[in-house]
Amino acid sequence: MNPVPALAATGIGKRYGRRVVLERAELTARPGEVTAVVGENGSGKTTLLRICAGVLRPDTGHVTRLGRTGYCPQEPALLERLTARDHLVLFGRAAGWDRARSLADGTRVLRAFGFDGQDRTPVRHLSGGGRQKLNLALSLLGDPDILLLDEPYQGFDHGAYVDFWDCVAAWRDQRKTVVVVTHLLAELWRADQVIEVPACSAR
Ligand SMILES: Nc1ncnc2c1ncn2[C@@H]1O[C@H](COP(=O)(O)OP(=O)(O)OP(=O)(O)O)[C@@H](O)[C@H]1O
Repeated sequence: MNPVPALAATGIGKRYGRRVVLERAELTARPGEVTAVVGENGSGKTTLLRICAGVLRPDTGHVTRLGRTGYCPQEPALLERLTARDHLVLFGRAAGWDRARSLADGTRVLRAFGFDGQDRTPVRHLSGGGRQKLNLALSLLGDPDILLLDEPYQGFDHGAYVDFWDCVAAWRDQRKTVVVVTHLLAELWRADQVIEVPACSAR
């Protein structure tokens, strides 16, 4: 086991108003490791992942990340009038890549999931699965070391779903740190560790 975690979230607490969602939550993940985050609806998995990604500030605790981070949110954050290619260029630029590399690598990922994404269709007219494939491809731009994926396969057809888990295995082989929020308990054998976020009522 690699002794140095790429991601360490310790003592994480978060409340929305008077509602406590996370209390002393912990998540430590290492390179070459797949972590599954499970728990009931509303238990705080997305909240924990957003805190790990640095897009939400915890009330208590802290997060350290060693390496570039790719975050695939549960709800795709897309600009509805732009095309898939526009998104690849825009998000690629934010990840430090030029246009050519963003289009080449992003298109390769989209095609790996059976989505071409090359026409001029604005994303508001894409299918749910197409939007989600783009959402996942965007999180991979910049070749991140840490992948934080929040139910990234929602709306995927069966082939793309199988391809997704094959990708997870490949990312592990590439020594990436992969964290997947999932409700699919049948896939937990693919994970090196499973972290359960307890529901509020259990606290
Ligand atoms: N911005 C917010 N303001 C107020 N409450 C919120 C906010 N975001 C999330 N919540 C609440 O916090 C709780 C945890 O939400 P979260 O999305 O983290 O759960 P989850 O475990 O990911 O759920 P699911 O399995 O349904 O995706 C829920 O009760 C949700 O309604």
